[in-house]
Amino acid sequence: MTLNELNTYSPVVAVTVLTVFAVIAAVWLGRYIAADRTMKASIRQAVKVRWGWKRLARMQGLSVTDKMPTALASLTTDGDKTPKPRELTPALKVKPDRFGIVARANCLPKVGLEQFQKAAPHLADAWRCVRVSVMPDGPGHIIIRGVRRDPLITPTEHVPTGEEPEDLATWHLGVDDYAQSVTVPLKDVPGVTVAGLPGYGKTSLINRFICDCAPSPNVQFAVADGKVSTAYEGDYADLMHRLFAFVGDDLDEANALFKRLVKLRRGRSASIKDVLGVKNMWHVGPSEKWPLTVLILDEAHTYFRDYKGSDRETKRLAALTAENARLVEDLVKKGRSVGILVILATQKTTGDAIPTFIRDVCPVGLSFAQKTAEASVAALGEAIRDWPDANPMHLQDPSYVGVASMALQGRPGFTRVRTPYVDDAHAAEIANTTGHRTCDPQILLDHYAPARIDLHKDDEAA
Ligand SMILES: Nc1ncnc2c1ncn2[C@@H]1O[C@H](COP(=O)(O)OP(=O)(O)OP(=O)(O)O)[C@@H](O)[C@H]1O
Repeated sequence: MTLNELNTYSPVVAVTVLTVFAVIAAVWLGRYIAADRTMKASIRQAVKVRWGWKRLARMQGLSVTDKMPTALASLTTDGDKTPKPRELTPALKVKPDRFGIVARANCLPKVGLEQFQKAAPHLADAWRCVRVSVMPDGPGHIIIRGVRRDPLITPTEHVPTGEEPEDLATWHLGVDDYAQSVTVPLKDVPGVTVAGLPGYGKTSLINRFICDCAPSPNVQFAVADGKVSTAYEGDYADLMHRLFAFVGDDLDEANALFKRLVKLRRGRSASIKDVLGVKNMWHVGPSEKWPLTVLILDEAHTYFRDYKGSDRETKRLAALTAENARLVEDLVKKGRSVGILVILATQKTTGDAIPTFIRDVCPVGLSFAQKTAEASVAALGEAIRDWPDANPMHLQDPSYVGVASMALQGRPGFTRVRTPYVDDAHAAEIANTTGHRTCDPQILLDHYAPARIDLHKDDEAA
């Protein structure tokens, strides 16, 4: 191609390049105009981060000098001069989201995860973020999360979709301090404890779980709410249509419910192999004929209270609460493989509120705000003392209503989670529209495996 021919094509190339840039700019502008205020701020932040990156990276020591000239530099440099060394900075791709930005970078020799993590507080200052985290993103790559707004003190609301959840084995709790989604795998989990001072979001957390699962016929709920006396008062009144059983603070009624569920547990244990062909329900997952059965004990301490006194009625109540503890222990210790999950919510998880032989076998524990260090330890274990930042004692502020601390599988230490609020009206609507999914799991068991369980015989006989 001659120089003249090249000259003829250059306007076409220039127009094409300009058009491509104009289209990209128009798409970005369109996105910016369509975005709400929060998102607009994040888009502006992402642009600033990207534009200032080279300079900032050099100032933070996140660059390397490459003294070895490239082949092109060697060829184009005059013979008596040496090519200039190149200053390399990691390539950065930035995406905005509601809380700030997510940036992906590649590592360079001597600029890796460790160097980025060291620079994180300075990046946070330069990017006007409240927090910046750096995590590996596959070999040779890292992911940087910068949050402009603190996700923990930003209340969120969850509107249940009313659609069947794809996966019943995963409980979506909320977001962590970097606005990353936090989930708990429920597969093979027999018990969950939820602790926290009154009014900090225990019930709302459980509400969300019920509302999200309710559209599926593969899960059934029973509730014992120690805060109320009748089914039509209190936090679960709106959900009544979707519960196959409900009891209030009456100890006899609660005792009868726990016995009923232990009977179910034993019936399931005896027939699981015949009905499902496996010994562990989680190997095939919950189904309509063998639904995950969730027992929720709100204000759980009501049912385990230690009654002290020598009169007849007090002695009777003391015997009843002791039996309640044994029955719930049975469900937590032996219910996992047959698809029974127990969720215990209470203000304190000290031994006087939930017997330690029940609490200590629940592998998942969350705690909303706590008043004392002892209460935090009772809720989350001794290890919380080593992670003072995540101690739920520091969540005693109205801005932390709905924030819980918990240990998560695969993450060191403790994670603080902002759980969303579920409006009572939405919960009521879900319960009304999914009420037809409610079915007593005992009826299903009797149908698929006629029961031969005698509660007076011990387990081995079952
Ligand atoms: N996740 C949340 N985000 C924002 N506000 C919340 C959240 N959860 C609860 N709240 C607010 O706190 C109030 C009390 O919440 P909730 O009933 O869940 O607390 P609780 O810990 O169960 O209290 P109690 O022990 O008295 O039952 C709610 O009415 C709501 O106004």
